[in-house]
Amino acid sequence: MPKTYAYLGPEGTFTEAALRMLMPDAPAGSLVPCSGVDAVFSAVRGGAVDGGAVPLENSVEGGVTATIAELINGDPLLIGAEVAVPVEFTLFARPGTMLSDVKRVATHSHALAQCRGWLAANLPHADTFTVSSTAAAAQAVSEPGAPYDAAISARLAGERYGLAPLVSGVGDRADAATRFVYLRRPGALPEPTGADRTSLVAFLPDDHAGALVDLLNQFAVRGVNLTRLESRPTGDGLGTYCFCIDADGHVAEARVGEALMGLRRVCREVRFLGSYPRADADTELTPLLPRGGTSNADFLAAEQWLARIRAGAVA
Ligand SMILES: O=C(O)C(=O)Cc1ccccc1
Repeated sequence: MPKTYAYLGPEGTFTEAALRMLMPDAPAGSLVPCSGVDAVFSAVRGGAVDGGAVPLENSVEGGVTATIAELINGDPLLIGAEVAVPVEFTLFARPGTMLSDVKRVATHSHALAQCRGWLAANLPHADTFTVSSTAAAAQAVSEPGAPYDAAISARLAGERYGLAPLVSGVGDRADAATRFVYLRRPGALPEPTGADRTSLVAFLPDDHAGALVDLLNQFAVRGVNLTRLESRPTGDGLGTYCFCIDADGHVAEARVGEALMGLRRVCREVRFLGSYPRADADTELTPLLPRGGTSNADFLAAEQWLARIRAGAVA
């Protein structure tokens, strides 16, 4: 059976563009639009599709709460791949609409957060509305009796729903990018590539001084670089948090594996979210080489030394 992939729909979302980058060979008809991030997770968890794409974080607005909540809770899924997509926002309306006619603007909450400055300067009296995606906003604007005058979306979405571009580049930061992840059910991990990322959620055992330092030390002492640390409420009452962590490296590498074992010892629970190739593997700025004493060979040599001295040797 041909594989199918869910994404945050409808057609024309940034997530669809990301999924097409992640699955360049996916045949037409294999991409399944879903009405929300939760619906993508359900489709993957329930086996209705082979995998799915969701937005995870944005360089301006930070984490996508709906995605992070689903990663933390419910049946665990694994991240199988990631892609970072530059996002450019365009204000679209029904053909014939003038900018001065725009009183009600709809878009996704993350898009709104990234266009606030432009809206305040150019449409200060317009009301804004958040909907499930930028393409859902464009679709809504295109329908007869639409409750909105304009949508902020990707160029593709505006065109897909027969709208006219009013203003392009309405984002406040031209360099904004969003990181999307490909979700899959648990199963064999991709082989290490030498430039991988490992994602996990760590739940502390109790509230004590230095608990977060204990957690971070598991990575620090093994030379594992962290690329993201985000605290999220567990839902078990005020002041109870878990930590969403992205680290350089693959769990098959000794230093990452040892750091995860250390975490497992000092945490109440560790939810492993996968090891997968980094989207920015070719970026020279990112330190991909382990620090001295933390390479796989260093860990192996130390393990063999321990075995020798345990057996009575002196070195
Ligand atoms: O609504 C979309 O098109 C999405 O894919 C979610 C989103 C919204 C804003 C920036 C990046 C992704």
